[in-house]
Amino acid sequence: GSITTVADTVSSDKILIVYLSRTNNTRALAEMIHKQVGGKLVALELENPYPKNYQATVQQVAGENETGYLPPLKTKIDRIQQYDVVFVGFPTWGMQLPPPIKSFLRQYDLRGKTVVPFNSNAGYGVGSSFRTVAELCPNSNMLEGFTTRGGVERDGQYLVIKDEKADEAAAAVAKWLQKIKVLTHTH
Ligand SMILES: Cc1cc2nc3c(=O)[nH]c(=O)nc-3n(C[C@H](O)[C@H](O)[C@H](O)COP(=O)(O)O)c2cc1C
Repeated sequence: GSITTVADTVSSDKILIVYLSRTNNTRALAEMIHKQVGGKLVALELENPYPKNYQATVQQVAGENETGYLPPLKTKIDRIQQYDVVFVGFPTWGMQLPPPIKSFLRQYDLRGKTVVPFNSNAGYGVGSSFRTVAELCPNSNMLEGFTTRGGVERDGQYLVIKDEKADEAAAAVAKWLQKIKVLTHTH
């Protein structure tokens, strides 16, 4: 999968922003992107939510990554073919793409669409997650992703992208959207 930067002017109604978030950092980024480009904002929910407990979740995710298990999604996207640009947001989990995002990318055909990943993490980066997005949608045009530091749930640090951190993140998001030239017009 390749990462290219192209100028693309799209109508807001052709933009979908899908995200997974447990402690709302990635959600904060999704809302910033939504505020700047419009479109449909969708939080991915699971048929069987992960445990509340952090360590139990880490264990479960490790097992799912090992077996390639794709957790079923409760969220259904209506007529995915109406969208030209799909932003896909997620935290880094175990230095990988979270299993529910693999479920999403397996379930929906994004061929021919522009796919734009964004991420929050505890400070260790995106790991293999952006690469896995590219691998799971080989026939999409994947643009350069956005990543920023979120919380550290392990240490009881939950929503971090708020107050002045949210202002900083919004500015960084705006700069990134300009760089990848996802320009919108509203009619
Ligand atoms: C199961 C699990 C595994 C995680 N693994 C990593 C990791 O490998 N590297 C990292 O930097 N952060 C890791 N984190 C921390 C999250 O990526 C970070 O807190 C992120 O901002 C959470 O996003 P959210 O608030 O949208 O859920 C992990 C969090 C969870 C719950």
